[in-house]
Amino acid sequence: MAIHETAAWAALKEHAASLQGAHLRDMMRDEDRCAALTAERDGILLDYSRQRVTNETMDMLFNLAEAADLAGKRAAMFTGEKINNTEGRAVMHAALRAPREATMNVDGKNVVPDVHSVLDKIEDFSARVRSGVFKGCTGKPLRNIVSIGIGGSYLGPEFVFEALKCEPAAQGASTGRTLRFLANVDPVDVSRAISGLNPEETLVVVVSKTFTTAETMLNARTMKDWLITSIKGKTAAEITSQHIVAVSTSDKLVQDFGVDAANIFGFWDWVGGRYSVCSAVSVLPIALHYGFDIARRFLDGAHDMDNHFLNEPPRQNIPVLMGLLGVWNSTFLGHGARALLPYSQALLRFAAHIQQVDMESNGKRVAQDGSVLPFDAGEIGFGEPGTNGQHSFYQLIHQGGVFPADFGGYCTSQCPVLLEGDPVPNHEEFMSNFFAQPDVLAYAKTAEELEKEGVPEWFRPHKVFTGNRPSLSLLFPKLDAFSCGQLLAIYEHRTAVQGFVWGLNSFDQWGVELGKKLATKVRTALSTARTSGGDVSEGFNPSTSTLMTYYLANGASKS
Ligand SMILES: O=P(O)(O)OC[C@H]1O[C@H](O)[C@H](O)[C@@H](O)[C@@H]1O
Repeated sequence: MAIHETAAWAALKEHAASLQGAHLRDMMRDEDRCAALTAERDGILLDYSRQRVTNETMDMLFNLAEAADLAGKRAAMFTGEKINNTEGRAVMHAALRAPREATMNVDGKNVVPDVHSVLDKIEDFSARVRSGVFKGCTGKPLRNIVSIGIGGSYLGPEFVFEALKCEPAAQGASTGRTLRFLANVDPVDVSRAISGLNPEETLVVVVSKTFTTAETMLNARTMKDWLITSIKGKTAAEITSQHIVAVSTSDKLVQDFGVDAANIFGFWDWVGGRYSVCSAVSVLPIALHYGFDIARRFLDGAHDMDNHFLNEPPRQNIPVLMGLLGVWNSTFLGHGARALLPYSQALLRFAAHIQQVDMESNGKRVAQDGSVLPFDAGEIGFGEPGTNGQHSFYQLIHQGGVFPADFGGYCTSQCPVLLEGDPVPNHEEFMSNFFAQPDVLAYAKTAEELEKEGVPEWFRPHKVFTGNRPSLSLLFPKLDAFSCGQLLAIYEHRTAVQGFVWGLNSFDQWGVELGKKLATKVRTALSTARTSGGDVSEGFNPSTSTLMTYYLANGASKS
């Protein structure tokens, strides 16, 4: 039975209607309710009392999870069943962070030894590069890393890199080194990536699961060309083998590109691109920059959260709770977007990564069996670290449409500062906003209150806050490699929970394919027009032809 046909679904629809008049300001007065709507793991506190839910709502959401066989689907994921049915693949990113002694089977084979053999290889290689045993071809140590990749081969590694940049242990381990990312096929991104770098001290890591992605391949060729033309007195083969390594599932294509077979770091088709953060995709660049121990701590944190997700009952299970609340807000309350608001500047690329994890996974219109979903699945995710966002789009989330918000914060700072004479450390000033903003969203400011404050009548409507805007707060002890792994896994599993409940396949991405095909057609037409002077009116609609003709006529094609 499809999920929307179950009694649990119908009950929630009715319940949502009955809660329409309920206001968070009143709900927040019930202390027992607020205390019940929390969960804790390893010092991570989830407070979801500012969601528009009662204890009854939560029970009904747990019933929905049962009707959707959430526990069965989760078990199928962890036991290597081919739950990505359109690609015939298992979904086993949890195996990437499993301890050496674990057993996780795909097609009857334990994949954990393969995972650890790649991790051992990364540990060895990163140690040799960092100690200067593996050098550039002119004998210089390789202290700059440029990691080329896009989508899942870029966003996660950059999120982890930024999260740890000012973490004391990681910062100390990366002194004198640089790690940059090159993702966009815009040549400006190449220029930004190589600016100020000495090619003789630069190691390029080409990251592509398929090793066919057009953007990555062009950037890889461009970087190879930069290395070969800048390093004098060495052959192209010598330069390539000492300055380019790769992370991919395709050994053959990587070797055809000229990378030494010894310098290929593999992963497997049971790892989806956007779920590949714990594979060599980020473990290699992170280990090269911060050292392997930091990368291992990150994996341990993700594994810790895998255990929590797999074993904890729903009411204490952070990813399950967050996933069910996502379904509640979007499907039953009609809020189609969600703000990601980490109160941590180190998480400046968190929202960008979670956008891909969530929107590429659950942005679907059909169920796993191909039937059209009679409801909108997937949500728009957007966000910025606080407090910057407060001076930008928060106006809209306070007085415009309703967007449920995820607030994230840390009890301690990576970089504590207390100015002489200031009453509170800078981190506390910062975190005061983390505590204040959810209440501003939840509670209202009424016209009557404004009247009592003496606000003139004409002005009152502008200052009214309707409140009743849901949010949740995730409070961590600190941001280090371990908790960064936990954070990643919370959001990966939250996305899976929503997809499991909606009954769709969160692990394919057919929507991306058509755009790639059309871009290839345009590229061929532009190149033909430029080289043999043809026009671009054939094969495209009048609007696209006009744009392409204008583009060719105005010189951009020459540069
Ligand atoms: O790692 P690659 O094979 O180069 O793929 C990079 C990206 O390509 C596409 O955009 C997919 O939709 C992403 O999920 C993937 O991460």
